Amino acid sequence: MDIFKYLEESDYEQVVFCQDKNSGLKAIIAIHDTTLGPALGGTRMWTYDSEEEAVIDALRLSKGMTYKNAAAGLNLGGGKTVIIGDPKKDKNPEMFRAFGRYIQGLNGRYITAEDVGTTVQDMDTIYMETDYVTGISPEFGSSGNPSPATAYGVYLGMKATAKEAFGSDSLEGKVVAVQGVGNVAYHMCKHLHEEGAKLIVTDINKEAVKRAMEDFGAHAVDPDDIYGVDCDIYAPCALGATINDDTIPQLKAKAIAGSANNQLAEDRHGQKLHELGIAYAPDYVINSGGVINVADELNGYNKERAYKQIEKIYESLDKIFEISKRDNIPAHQAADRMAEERIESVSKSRSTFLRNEHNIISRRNG
Ligand SMILES: NC(=O)C1=CN([C@@H]2O[C@H](COP(=O)(O)OP(=O)(O)OC[C@H]3O[C@@H](n4cnc5c(N)ncnc54)[C@H](O)[C@@H]3O)[C@@H](O)[C@H]2O)C=CC1
Ligand SMILES: CC(C)CC(=O)C(=O)O
Repeated sequence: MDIFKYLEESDYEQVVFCQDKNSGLKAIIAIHDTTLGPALGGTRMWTYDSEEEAVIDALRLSKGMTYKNAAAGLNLGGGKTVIIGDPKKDKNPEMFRAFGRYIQGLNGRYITAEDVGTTVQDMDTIYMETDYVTGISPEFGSSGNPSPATAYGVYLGMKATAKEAFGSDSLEGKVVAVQGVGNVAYHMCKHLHEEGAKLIVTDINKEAVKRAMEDFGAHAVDPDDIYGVDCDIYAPCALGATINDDTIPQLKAKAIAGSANNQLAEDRHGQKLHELGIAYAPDYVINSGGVINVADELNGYNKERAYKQIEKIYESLDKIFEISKRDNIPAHQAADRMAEERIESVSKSRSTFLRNEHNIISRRNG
């Protein structure tokens, strides 16, 4: 992999490789951009096929966080970590303590939280070593697991997307095909079920499927069959890149709204959805509820305040669909434009010299 060429293309700030032989920690912290503030983004633990695949995932996810945090109106930059390993077999407390020390070493440039494969308990372990961690237990005055907040945002965003696709934001009677019924999608399905939507679900984890069938009367299909099922809305809630050359021709849905990060395999797939008239809720906008919730901890967590901000996801998507129609551009491009304008306006503001203990004037005066 030509790493510096890759970093240069999207102007990444920093990549940190973290290794601890004792605990087996192999992690990559990627910081994409800190124009708006410290980089906040979760830690994913996953069994990657190669180290290169892990590095690329960390980089792509951290860039997504830059756009997510900017579009959500947060004064935070974008970063993300991946830990290489099987979260079911390879975890130990020493691993998360060692990782916490690496985060502390970044002195606040990166703040972490949960993602796929990590839990509140893991964040509590990191908290033993550093304050730069969110999504820790409510006992510490914190917001806990971000998944219900993410799910609430995805549910509201799905309503806004339904309004765009069907002319009404009611989900009653709508058939929603859900790919991956893990932490976020379980809570999302609860909202959908309560509103009277019909659920078709799939997951590689049979227990997760069983729970959705029992709790929400969901109908189950095999993982490869989810794209082609007869449905109104496709909700990708597992991993990324599921909107691609193979899957788009199979889709019967008129709307796509789900929690997964990096849903489009490539930007041109967003263009294709636009041409086909499929309403697509840009992933980093619709799934920003979790980061909004954990970011609120930085001001002393207040659930009511955080959830009010999550509710703005509906309006943001309204605005994105409006720009998309007005300028005849795909929704993901309209979202990118919104995020980039915010970052650019801050980066262009005057950078006045401020004295601090490290700079030349301070050293000179002792
Ligand atoms: N947890 C959160 O608050 C947030 C999560 N996200 C994103 O949402 C997605 C889901 O996150 P979580 O629910 O936290 O993760 P999770 O690990 O609890 O759920 C993912 C589910 O997808 C299933 N899965 C994996 N590959 C699959 C495949 N090929 N076909 C069908 N099912 C498959 C897994 O078995 C698991 O049940 C991820 O992309 C994550 O990055 C985004 C924002 C916040
Ligand atoms: C899980 C969130 C709290 C942060 C994050 O990493 C994300 O939104 O993808």
